[in-house]
Amino acid sequence: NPTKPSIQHTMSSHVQEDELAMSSDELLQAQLELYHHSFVYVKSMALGAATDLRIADAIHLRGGAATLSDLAAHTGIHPTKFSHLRRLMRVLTTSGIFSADVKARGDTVYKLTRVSRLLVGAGGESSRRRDLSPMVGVFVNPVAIAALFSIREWFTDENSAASSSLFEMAHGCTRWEMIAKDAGEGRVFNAGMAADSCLSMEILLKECSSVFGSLGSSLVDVGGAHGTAAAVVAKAFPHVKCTVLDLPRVVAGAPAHANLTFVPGDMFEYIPPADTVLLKVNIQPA
Ligand SMILES: C[S@@+](CC[C@H](N)C(=O)[O-])C[C@H]1O[C@@H](n2cnc3c(N)ncnc32)[C@H](O)[C@@H]1O
Repeated sequence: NPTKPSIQHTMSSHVQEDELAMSSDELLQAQLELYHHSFVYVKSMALGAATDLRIADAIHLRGGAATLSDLAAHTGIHPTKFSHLRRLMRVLTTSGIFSADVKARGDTVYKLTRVSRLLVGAGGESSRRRDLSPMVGVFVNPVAIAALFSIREWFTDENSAASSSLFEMAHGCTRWEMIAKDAGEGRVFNAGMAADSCLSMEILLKECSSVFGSLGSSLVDVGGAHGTAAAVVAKAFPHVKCTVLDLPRVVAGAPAHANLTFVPGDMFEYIPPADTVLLKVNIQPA
């Protein structure tokens, strides 16, 4: 009888309802958590905005402590947005990117944390070498984020080639092809990679010096972009002949380095021979 539910169907409905049962407290807590997860991108967007507005520089240039008025003056925000700057700083302080001290008169003073120390580009050479702001620009990037909206299609679409990446599915080209077409994207990406290499190589040389003792007399940095990592090796170990292999259009835009040889090419076709091969962050984005 099609109008009468089968015993099996009735039982499975009961089982499912039991599984979904929650008290009012649990429902409210679950709702809160769900909304929290849905809005988590606000933290990353706030970080992107703080990086673009150079808020870490504003704090650093004021001796490590700045009021909201200081930040407003430094960033040049429109006066009507003052209270919104306070809200932005609230997101950033609850995320641990900045810290906030409330003074006796009720003024809030913002300070750097270990995270935002890596967003300082103003001041001396040492802070500039650790400035990862350009890398935030690579991560919190409309092109990279837009690709993530295609996750469901990427998993389910029959027309999506098995080998194509999420990025290709979303944009119809690889990230490298997009960078080749769009000079602005290329600048953002290469600046990010250079910033990452400055910081990482400083730590590698300091903490893993034994690895560099056995480099031999030559090194090739495969996918070495503009040669930032290889330049650090060449400076620290002048006897090592350093070569950088990257795609022709990347090599064409690389600044001249006296101690580096650039080879344009495709790593899947040819890698210049060397005693040591360096592969740093050779990931396929998204
Ligand atoms: C994620 S970046 C890493 C850059 C650098 N190793 C670093 O850590 O800063 C990857 C690099 O690989 C290069 N690349 C991608 N495909 C390549 C290929 N087939 N042959 C050579 N280089 C390639 C890109 O142009 C880019 O510079």
